[in-house]
Amino acid sequence: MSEIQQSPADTAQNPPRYHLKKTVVMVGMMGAGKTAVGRALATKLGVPFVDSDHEIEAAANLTVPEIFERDGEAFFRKRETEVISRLLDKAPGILSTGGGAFLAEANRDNISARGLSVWLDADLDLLWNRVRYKTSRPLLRTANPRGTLTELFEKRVPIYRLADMTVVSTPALSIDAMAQRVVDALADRPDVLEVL
Ligand SMILES: Nc1ncnc2c1ncn2[C@@H]1O[C@H](COP(=O)(O)OP(=O)(O)OP(=O)(O)O)[C@@H](O)[C@H]1O
Ligand SMILES: O=C(O)C1=C[C@@H](O)[C@@H](O)[C@H](O)C1
Ligand SMILES: [Mg+2]
Repeated sequence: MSEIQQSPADTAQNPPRYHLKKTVVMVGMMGAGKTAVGRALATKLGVPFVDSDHEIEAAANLTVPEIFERDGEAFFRKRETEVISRLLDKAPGILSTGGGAFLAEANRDNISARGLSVWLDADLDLLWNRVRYKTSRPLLRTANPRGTLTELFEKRVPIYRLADMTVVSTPALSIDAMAQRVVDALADRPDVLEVL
Protein backbone atom coordinates (compact mmCIF):
# COMPACT_ATOMS: atom_id res chain seq x y z
CA MET A 1 0.00 0.00 0.00
CA SER A 2 1.26 3.48 -0.88
CA GLU A 3 1.62 5.02 2.55
CA ILE A 4 4.05 7.70 3.64
CA GLN A 5 4.79 7.74 7.35
CA GLN A 6 7.23 9.57 9.57
CA SER A 7 10.08 7.22 10.42
CA PRO A 8 11.25 7.10 14.07
CA ALA A 9 14.41 9.04 13.07
CA ASP A 10 12.26 11.77 11.51
CA THR A 11 10.17 11.96 14.65
CA ALA A 12 13.27 12.40 16.84
CA GLN A 13 14.73 15.18 14.70
CA ASN A 14 11.48 16.82 13.64
CA PRO A 15 8.88 16.43 16.37
CA PRO A 16 5.35 16.25 14.97
CA ARG A 17 3.84 19.69 14.42
CA TYR A 18 0.31 18.48 13.85
CA HIS A 19 -2.18 16.03 15.27
CA LEU A 20 -4.73 14.93 12.69
CA LYS A 21 -7.93 13.70 14.34
CA LYS A 22 -9.97 12.69 11.28
CA THR A 23 -9.15 11.43 7.82
CA VAL A 24 -9.11 14.24 5.27
CA VAL A 25 -10.73 13.10 2.02
CA MET A 26 -9.76 14.88 -1.20
CA VAL A 27 -12.60 15.14 -3.72
CA GLY A 28 -13.07 16.87 -7.06
CA MET A 29 -12.77 16.49 -10.80
CA MET A 30 -10.13 14.45 -12.57
CA GLY A 31 -7.04 16.63 -12.84
CA ALA A 32 -7.94 18.74 -9.81
CA GLY A 33 -4.82 17.46 -8.02
CA LYS A 34 -6.41 15.11 -5.48
CA THR A 35 -3.56 12.61 -5.79
CA ALA A 36 -0.66 15.07 -6.14
CA VAL A 37 -1.86 17.56 -3.52
CA GLY A 38 -3.10 14.81 -1.19
CA ARG A 39 0.33 13.18 -1.19
CA ALA A 40 2.09 16.52 -0.49
CA LEU A 41 -0.42 17.28 2.26
CA ALA A 42 0.25 13.92 3.95
CA THR A 43 3.98 14.62 3.91
CA LYS A 44 3.45 18.05 5.49
CA LEU A 45 1.25 16.61 8.23
CA GLY A 46 3.38 13.46 8.74
CA VAL A 47 0.40 11.13 8.25
CA PRO A 48 -0.30 8.17 5.93
CA PHE A 49 -1.40 8.85 2.36
CA VAL A 50 -3.72 6.53 0.46
CA ASP A 51 -5.36 6.91 -2.95
CA SER A 52 -8.51 4.90 -3.63
CA ASP A 53 -7.70 4.51 -7.37
CA HIS A 54 -4.27 3.11 -6.49
CA GLU A 55 -5.76 0.72 -3.92
CA ILE A 56 -8.27 -0.61 -6.45
CA GLU A 57 -5.52 -1.02 -9.07
CA ALA A 58 -3.23 -2.83 -6.65
CA ALA A 59 -5.96 -5.24 -5.52
CA ALA A 60 -6.95 -6.07 -9.11
CA ASN A 61 -3.41 -5.94 -10.46
CA LEU A 62 -4.87 -3.93 -13.34
CA THR A 63 -4.96 -0.23 -14.24
CA VAL A 64 -8.17 1.80 -13.90
CA PRO A 65 -8.73 1.78 -17.71
CA GLU A 66 -8.19 -1.99 -17.77
CA ILE A 67 -10.75 -2.47 -14.97
CA PHE A 68 -13.29 -0.29 -16.81
CA GLU A 69 -12.69 -2.25 -20.00
CA ARG A 70 -12.78 -5.72 -18.47
CA ASP A 71 -15.40 -5.35 -15.72
CA GLY A 72 -17.25 -2.12 -16.50
CA GLU A 73 -17.74 1.12 -14.60
CA ALA A 74 -20.40 -0.29 -12.24
CA PHE A 75 -17.93 -2.90 -10.99
CA PHE A 76 -15.29 -0.20 -10.46
CA ARG A 77 -17.77 1.93 -8.49
CA LYS A 78 -18.57 -0.98 -6.17
CA ARG A 79 -14.88 -1.56 -5.49
CA GLU A 80 -14.48 2.20 -4.92
CA THR A 81 -17.23 2.25 -2.29
CA GLU A 82 -15.72 -0.78 -0.51
CA VAL A 83 -12.20 0.63 -0.58
CA ILE A 84 -13.26 4.06 0.72
CA SER A 85 -15.21 2.47 3.55
CA ARG A 86 -12.23 0.28 4.49
CA LEU A 87 -9.77 3.18 4.35
CA LEU A 88 -11.98 5.36 6.55
CA ASP A 89 -11.66 2.69 9.27
CA LYS A 90 -7.90 3.21 9.49
CA ALA A 91 -5.99 5.72 11.61
CA PRO A 92 -6.48 9.32 10.41
CA GLY A 93 -4.57 10.17 7.25
CA ILE A 94 -5.11 11.66 3.81
CA LEU A 95 -7.39 9.76 1.44
CA SER A 96 -7.45 10.90 -2.17
CA THR A 97 -10.48 9.60 -4.02
CA GLY A 98 -11.22 9.10 -7.71
CA GLY A 99 -13.10 11.91 -9.46
CA GLY A 100 -16.44 10.07 -9.40
CA ALA A 101 -16.35 8.84 -5.82
CA PHE A 102 -18.12 11.78 -4.18
CA LEU A 103 -21.07 11.50 -6.56
CA ALA A 104 -22.42 8.42 -4.81
CA GLU A 105 -24.58 9.32 -1.83
CA ALA A 106 -23.37 6.26 0.10
CA ASN A 107 -19.77 7.46 -0.22
CA ARG A 108 -20.69 11.02 0.76
CA ASP A 109 -22.54 9.76 3.85
CA ASN A 110 -19.63 7.55 4.83
CA ILE A 111 -17.11 10.35 4.33
CA SER A 112 -19.14 12.89 6.26
CA ALA A 113 -19.71 10.44 9.14
CA ARG A 114 -16.06 9.50 9.53
CA GLY A 115 -13.87 12.08 7.77
CA LEU A 116 -13.71 15.61 6.42
CA SER A 117 -14.11 16.23 2.70
CA VAL A 118 -12.01 18.83 0.89
CA TRP A 119 -13.04 19.83 -2.63
CA LEU A 120 -10.16 20.91 -4.84
CA ASP A 121 -11.98 23.36 -7.06
CA ALA A 122 -10.35 24.14 -10.41
CA ASP A 123 -11.82 25.70 -13.55
CA LEU A 124 -12.37 23.77 -16.74
CA ASP A 125 -9.39 25.20 -18.64
CA LEU A 126 -7.01 24.24 -15.85
CA LEU A 127 -8.47 20.74 -15.61
CA TRP A 128 -8.32 20.24 -19.36
CA ASN A 129 -4.69 21.36 -19.51
CA ARG A 130 -3.83 18.80 -16.86
CA VAL A 131 -5.66 15.81 -18.35
CA ARG A 132 -5.55 16.42 -22.12
CA TYR A 133 -2.36 14.46 -22.86
CA LYS A 134 -3.06 11.53 -20.53
CA THR A 135 -4.81 8.35 -21.58
CA SER A 136 -5.33 7.07 -18.03
CA ARG A 137 -8.92 8.38 -17.66
CA PRO A 138 -11.31 5.96 -19.33
CA LEU A 139 -14.28 8.35 -19.15
CA LEU A 140 -12.41 10.77 -21.44
CA ARG A 141 -11.84 8.18 -24.17
CA THR A 142 -14.54 9.70 -26.35
CA ALA A 143 -14.63 11.41 -29.76
CA ASN A 144 -14.71 14.80 -28.01
CA PRO A 145 -12.88 14.49 -24.67
CA ARG A 146 -13.02 18.22 -23.92
CA GLY A 147 -16.81 18.16 -24.45
CA THR A 148 -17.08 15.12 -22.19
CA LEU A 149 -15.02 16.82 -19.49
CA THR A 150 -17.30 19.88 -19.76
CA GLU A 151 -20.43 17.73 -19.34
CA LEU A 152 -18.97 15.92 -16.34
CA PHE A 153 -17.86 19.25 -14.83
CA GLU A 154 -21.32 20.81 -15.14
CA LYS A 155 -23.04 17.77 -13.71
CA ARG A 156 -20.59 17.25 -10.87
CA VAL A 157 -19.73 20.71 -9.55
CA PRO A 158 -23.05 21.12 -7.66
CA ILE A 159 -22.26 17.85 -5.88
CA TYR A 160 -18.65 18.71 -5.05
CA ARG A 161 -20.00 21.91 -3.48
CA LEU A 162 -21.48 19.69 -0.74
CA ALA A 163 -17.95 19.02 0.56
CA ASP A 164 -17.05 20.28 4.04
CA MET A 165 -14.32 22.55 2.74
CA THR A 166 -13.30 24.07 -0.61
CA VAL A 167 -9.78 24.98 -1.68
CA VAL A 168 -9.45 26.70 -5.04
CA SER A 169 -6.65 25.70 -7.40
CA THR A 170 -5.25 28.24 -9.87
CA PRO A 171 -2.46 27.81 -12.46
CA ALA A 172 -0.13 29.91 -10.30
CA LEU A 173 -0.37 27.58 -7.29
CA SER A 174 2.13 24.72 -7.23
CA ILE A 175 1.30 21.34 -5.73
CA ASP A 176 3.17 22.34 -2.57
CA ALA A 177 1.38 25.71 -2.39
CA MET A 178 -1.97 23.96 -2.74
CA ALA A 179 -1.08 21.53 0.03
CA GLN A 180 -0.12 24.47 2.23
CA ARG A 181 -3.48 26.11 1.48
CA VAL A 182 -5.21 22.98 2.71
CA VAL A 183 -3.08 22.96 5.88
CA ASP A 184 -3.99 26.62 6.48
CA ALA A 185 -7.69 25.89 5.96
CA LEU A 186 -7.52 22.87 8.30
CA ALA A 187 -5.84 24.97 10.96
CA ASP A 188 -9.22 26.69 11.37
CA ARG A 189 -10.78 23.33 12.21
CA PRO A 190 -9.35 22.26 15.60
CA ASP A 191 -11.85 19.40 15.62
CA VAL A 192 -9.91 17.97 12.66
CA LEU A 193 -6.36 19.29 12.95
CA GLU A 194 -4.53 20.29 16.10
CA VAL A 195 -1.47 22.48 15.49
CA LEU A 196 1.05 21.47 18.18
N1 LIG B 1 -1.12 22.59 -8.31
C1 LIG B 1 -0.58 21.92 -9.33
N2 LIG B 1 0.40 22.47 -10.06
C2 LIG B 1 0.94 21.83 -11.10
N3 LIG B 1 0.57 20.60 -11.51
C3 LIG B 1 -0.39 19.99 -10.81
C4 LIG B 1 -1.04 20.62 -9.69
N4 LIG B 1 -1.96 19.77 -9.22
C5 LIG B 1 -1.91 18.67 -9.99
N5 LIG B 1 -0.97 18.80 -10.95
C6 LIG B 1 -0.63 17.82 -11.99
O1 LIG B 1 -1.84 17.60 -12.74
C7 LIG B 1 -1.97 16.23 -13.07
C8 LIG B 1 -3.30 15.71 -12.48
O2 LIG B 1 -3.19 15.72 -11.05
P1 LIG B 1 -3.71 14.49 -10.18
O3 LIG B 1 -3.38 13.19 -10.83
O4 LIG B 1 -3.25 14.72 -8.79
O5 LIG B 1 -5.28 14.73 -10.31
P2 LIG B 1 -6.46 13.90 -9.64
O6 LIG B 1 -7.41 14.92 -9.09
O7 LIG B 1 -5.91 12.89 -8.71
O8 LIG B 1 -7.15 13.20 -10.91
P3 LIG B 1 -7.97 11.79 -10.97
O9 LIG B 1 -9.37 12.07 -10.50
O10 LIG B 1 -7.98 11.41 -12.42
O11 LIG B 1 -7.26 10.80 -10.11
C9 LIG B 1 -0.73 15.52 -12.53
O12 LIG B 1 0.22 15.43 -13.56
C10 LIG B 1 -0.25 16.46 -11.42
O13 LIG B 1 1.13 16.37 -11.20
O1 LIG C 1 -13.81 11.22 -12.61
C1 LIG C 1 -13.98 9.98 -12.62
O2 LIG C 1 -15.11 9.46 -12.67
C2 LIG C 1 -12.80 9.11 -12.53
C3 LIG C 1 -11.61 9.64 -12.10
C4 LIG C 1 -10.40 8.84 -11.84
O3 LIG C 1 -9.82 9.25 -10.62
C5 LIG C 1 -10.73 7.34 -11.77
O4 LIG C 1 -11.37 7.03 -10.56
C6 LIG C 1 -11.59 6.94 -12.93
O5 LIG C 1 -10.89 7.24 -14.10
C7 LIG C 1 -12.94 7.68 -12.90
MG1 LIG D 1 -6.00 10.84 -8.59
